[in-house]
Amino acid sequence: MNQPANNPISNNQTAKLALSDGTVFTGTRFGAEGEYFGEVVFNTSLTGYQEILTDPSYNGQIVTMTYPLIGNYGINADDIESGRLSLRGFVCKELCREPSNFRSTQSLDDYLRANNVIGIEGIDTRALVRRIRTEGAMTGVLSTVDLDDASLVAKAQQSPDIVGQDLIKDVMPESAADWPTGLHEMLLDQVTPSSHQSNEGDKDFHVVAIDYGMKWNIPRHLKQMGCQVTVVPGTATAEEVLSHNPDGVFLSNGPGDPRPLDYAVGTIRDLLGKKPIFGICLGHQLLGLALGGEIFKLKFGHRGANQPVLNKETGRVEITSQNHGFALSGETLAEGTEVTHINLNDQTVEGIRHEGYGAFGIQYHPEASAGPHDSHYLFGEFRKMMAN
Ligand SMILES: NC(=O)CC[C@H](N)C(=O)O
Repeated sequence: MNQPANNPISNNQTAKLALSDGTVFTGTRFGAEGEYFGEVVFNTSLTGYQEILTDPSYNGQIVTMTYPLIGNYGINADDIESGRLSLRGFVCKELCREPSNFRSTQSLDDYLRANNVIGIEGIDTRALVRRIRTEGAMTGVLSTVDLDDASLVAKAQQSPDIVGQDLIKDVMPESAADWPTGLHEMLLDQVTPSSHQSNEGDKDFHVVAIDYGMKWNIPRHLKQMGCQVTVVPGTATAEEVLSHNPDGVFLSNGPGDPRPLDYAVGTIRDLLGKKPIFGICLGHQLLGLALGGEIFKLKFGHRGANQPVLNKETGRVEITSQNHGFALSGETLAEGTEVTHINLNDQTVEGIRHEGYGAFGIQYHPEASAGPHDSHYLFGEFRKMMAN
């Protein structure tokens, strides 16, 4: 192999993934070397691996791609959803080592190595996904340094569970800042007048986005529809949020279990009824908790770009991009909260609204990136809410 002299790698090309149920997969290493534990999950998207790698919501997780060939269009400077890779490992059936795309500047192998993420290829990802679907998502260890099966399984069993951990503190910004840019020009033809063009005159709304590990395509969408966007850390209090005098408050996606995040729920509770609120994914779950709801863990989660969701109001089915392992129960929500969207695979709650407070939450990703654009209209709904 032709490696630069300042980035030596050992000759060890073997990597192992051990699950807490005792299953061990042996494959070929790519990317970095080392050892990490995480919750092992799978994503069914055919493309979008770069957006997945940079989605901060994967903090604490080892992500398996079900599509069998990954890396074929390389890595580019535009398709990133945050400034770093927060996931704990990346698993695929076959890594493409010769990417071909006019935008590609780097191979996936080099990108993972540069960002200290271990990749494993050449394992039976169908068997792994069947295991996760049957047993549920579980903790695993991915290693290139310890190749002893019994030792790895013991480590997987001793590693902490994702439930009950605060994982947003690792990925949120430290201070407030203005968001600078709209959507990438390649995405502009996807933007429809109803979702992004203001019909409320020339008013520029000011949105404060509470960032729990926000995917960048969300503030890009808000900016694209003419909003000024101020991003504040996920620890912000209601007082700090209101000090910016916003027209609306956005609650971002983010990693892990929403239940330990009392401080975030408290802030949202203090904001209810004071400003229009729109939450996506973790933001939706936190809004649900603030409205008296309960969170439960899904057996293996929804991760992919092909999840069917029914909009109960219009009867329209949207194909959506998703990444979540927890969900809001529809049973215990405060009076006045209605369930607006339902997942058609398992009937779980995908959207809620409290008309009186002017607040709504969506469990999936209307910003797509990567994924279908069926749900862009939700940004327009937020704008309408701010106009009223
Ligand atoms: N993408 C997200 O915001 C994920 C929400 C939450 N961490 C979950 O897994 O359910």
